[in-house]
Amino acid sequence: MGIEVVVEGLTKSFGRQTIWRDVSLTLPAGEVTVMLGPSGTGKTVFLKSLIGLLKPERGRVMIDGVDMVNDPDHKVYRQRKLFGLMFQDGALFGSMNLFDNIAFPLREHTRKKEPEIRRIVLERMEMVGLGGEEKKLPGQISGGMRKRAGLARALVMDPQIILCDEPDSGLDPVRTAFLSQLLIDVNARIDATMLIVTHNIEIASTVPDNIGMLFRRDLVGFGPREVLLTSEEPVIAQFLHGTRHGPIGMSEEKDAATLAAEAAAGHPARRKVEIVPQLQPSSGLPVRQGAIRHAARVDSMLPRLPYAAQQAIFDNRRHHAGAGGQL
Ligand SMILES: Nc1ncnc2c1ncn2[C@@H]1O[C@H](COP(=O)(O)OP(=O)(O)OP(=O)(O)O)[C@@H](O)[C@H]1O
Repeated sequence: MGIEVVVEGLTKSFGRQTIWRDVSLTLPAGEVTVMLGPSGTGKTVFLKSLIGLLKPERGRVMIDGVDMVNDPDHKVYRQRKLFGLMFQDGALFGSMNLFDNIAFPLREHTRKKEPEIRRIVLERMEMVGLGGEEKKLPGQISGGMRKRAGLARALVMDPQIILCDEPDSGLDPVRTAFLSQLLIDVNARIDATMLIVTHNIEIASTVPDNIGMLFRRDLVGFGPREVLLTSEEPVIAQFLHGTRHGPIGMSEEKDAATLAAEAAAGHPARRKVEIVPQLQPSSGLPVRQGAIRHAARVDSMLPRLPYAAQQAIFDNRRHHAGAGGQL
């Protein structure tokens, strides 16, 4: 089962530039979370802080009793083995074939013998739909396949926490839809805690149990997917609806005068965003244990959630019950 990641009061700066401040959230064990935010709001910096590659000035990141920010390096290194990382470009070695790329962490960090390495690598390649492609070089395959190879490599060490940095970058909508399903399927198989950083609204609205959003150096929202997807908070609604009207400007944020002028002119009608049901694992795969725990957690907070979020939660459950789904 995945491990809970508890972030408390995290603040990160580079020199005089504060990236974000006082970020607190919990990635619940085995659940899938998406972190949204306009470009440059520090989503990648956040991922790197979780694994202790960057050190925030204040706050803690607690993983099974280890503080990834403040504990000594040897403890942080040990805990880092719990993570699987999937980078934007797959981060593959161009001169190695897919098999050797995916085997790399096992050869580098374990004493496993080649037959066992082979078994693990072939199993993970099968899992991400790359069976039979072992001999290909990264330069000979499509961007989508490179990402899946990056995911297979992230899986060989049996991670309990998986971090994906913009897994959709450069993918067309169809490949993005396949990748979304793959991420849910991986979660169903291994019950790892997953955090996906993306700008992609399709992924945000179909994949996660929880959504967070970073903007203007703050975590402006975090909670069950339906809470964010129905949010009237201007910055969250603007981002999810993809409109020009709202606090997010061309570079990052609009000044007060621009916002006042917009308000005086009145807001144009928003494109309606339909809240689609959350993806379920492909048929034949196990029930997502993270989704079961998520549903129990949501039940306990349900009376405190906004009415629109409650309705969206019921709609999602009704849809899956009607489709013979898991929750
Ligand atoms: N090592 C570093 N030293 C100094 N500044 C950095 C460093 N790493 C990141 N930054 C700055 O931190 C800010 C946030 O960067 P980050 O890459 O985390 O944003 P992001 O939200 O992931 O953006 P995008 O969606 O465009 O990938 C940027 O202004 C970036 O220049």
